Parts: sequence; structure tokens; C-alpha cells
Amino acid sequence: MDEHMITSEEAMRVMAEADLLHSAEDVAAMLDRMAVEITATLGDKTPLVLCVMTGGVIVTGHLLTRLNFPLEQDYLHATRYRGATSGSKTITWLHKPEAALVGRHVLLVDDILDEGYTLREVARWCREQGAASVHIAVLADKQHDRRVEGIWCDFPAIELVDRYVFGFGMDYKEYWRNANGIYAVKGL
Ligand SMILES: O=P(O)(O)OC[C@H]1O[C@H](OP(=O)(O)OP(=O)(O)O)[C@H](O)[C@@H]1O
Ligand code: HPA
Repeated sequence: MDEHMITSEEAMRVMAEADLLHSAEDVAAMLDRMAVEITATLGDKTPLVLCVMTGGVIVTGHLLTRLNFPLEQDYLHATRYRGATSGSKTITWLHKPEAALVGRHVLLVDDILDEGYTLREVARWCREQGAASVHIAVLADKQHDRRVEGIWCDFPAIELVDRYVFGFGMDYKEYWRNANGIYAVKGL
């Protein structure tokens, strides 16, 4: 068993003890607002929306149904936590988009901006590929002073306290990405 894995019984206990920070209704309202802001900025730019897998999959799906303008969709997979609750400083690319980025207005969509290593590297790579612009949208923008230099967020849906969170795409040791809301792990 992977050192970071927990049993489904432990996963049940984590959920039972967790604090609900934002309900599904809160999240929906914040995504509505985010979609309006993205539309104002990118609605006439036919952006290429890139989902940052795995965590970005749920927010990307919910967001896309709120964007009523022409866009293209692709995905990438970059990871640095790999099931742990603290990450390495370097990211591992597991998949790069098929779509050409040259001259495109790219919108990166991810679940959480935490220390920022992941999105900083992904954004740097997009620019290196020739993107005309790179915007970043995240469901959760965690508030603390450990952010790396050179990262930004154009469209944060929710500002979060500095706790380890799960739900709506975010995992606790690979569980509960499916939780319909944002929860904080007890004690973390
Ligand atoms: O701002 P950072 O401190 O870099 O952390 C945020 C990143 O960490 C998580 O991905 P993870 O590495 O867990 O990959 P996964 O989505 O495939 O689980 C999350 O989905 C973000 O991409
Ligand atoms: N929860 C889940 N995944 C994460 C977090 C978090 O708080 N920070 C970075 N990746």
C-alpha cells in the first residue's frame, strides 16, 4: 500500500470529523460570480480552457456550463502532492495538452492555489508555448504567507483559511474529491 494511502474506514472518519467550510450552495454562488468575471474578460477571445487534472476536473465542469461564449477545452495533468498533504517543490508532468497554444488566450482552471508551485510552472510553460495570454481561475485561493514569487490568480472563487481542505475536486489522501462542498480536515 502506498505510504499516503488510507483505508476507506479512515476516510469515513475524516469526513465525519471534518468542518464544512463552504456548502455546495455557497460554491455554486461563487462559481456564478466567477463566470461573470471570466465572461467580461475572455468572452470575446475564444479562449482555450485548460483543466489542470486531477483536482481541477469538478470545478472545470461546473464552470464550463456557466460560460456562454465560444471556447475550446483541453486538459493537462501536473502534480506535486501525489496523495500527500505537503508537496515537493518540483512538479511532475503526467499529460500535456494536445491543442497548440501559440497565439491563444489560455484560461487555466484548477481546484486550489496553495503555495503556487503547480500553477506557476504550468503558466510558465504555457507562455513558453507561445500563449497570447494566460489567466488563472481557481475554486479555492488559500490565504497564507507561503506563496511562491511570480504566481497570481485572476479569478479566485473563494478565499480559504489556511487549513488542509478537501471536496469539490480537492483530495485528502486521494479521497473525497467527490464531496459536494469544501471541508477542512480536523486538526489540519
Ligand atoms: O499551489 P500548490 O501548493 O502547488 O498546490 C496546488 C496544486 O496541488 C494539487 O494538485 P496535486 O499535486 O495534489 O495533484 P492532483 O490534482 O493530481 O492530485 C491541486 O490540484 C493543485 O494543482
Ligand atoms: N487540499 C487538497 N489538495 C491540496 C491542498 C489542500 O489543502 N493544497 C494543495 N493541494
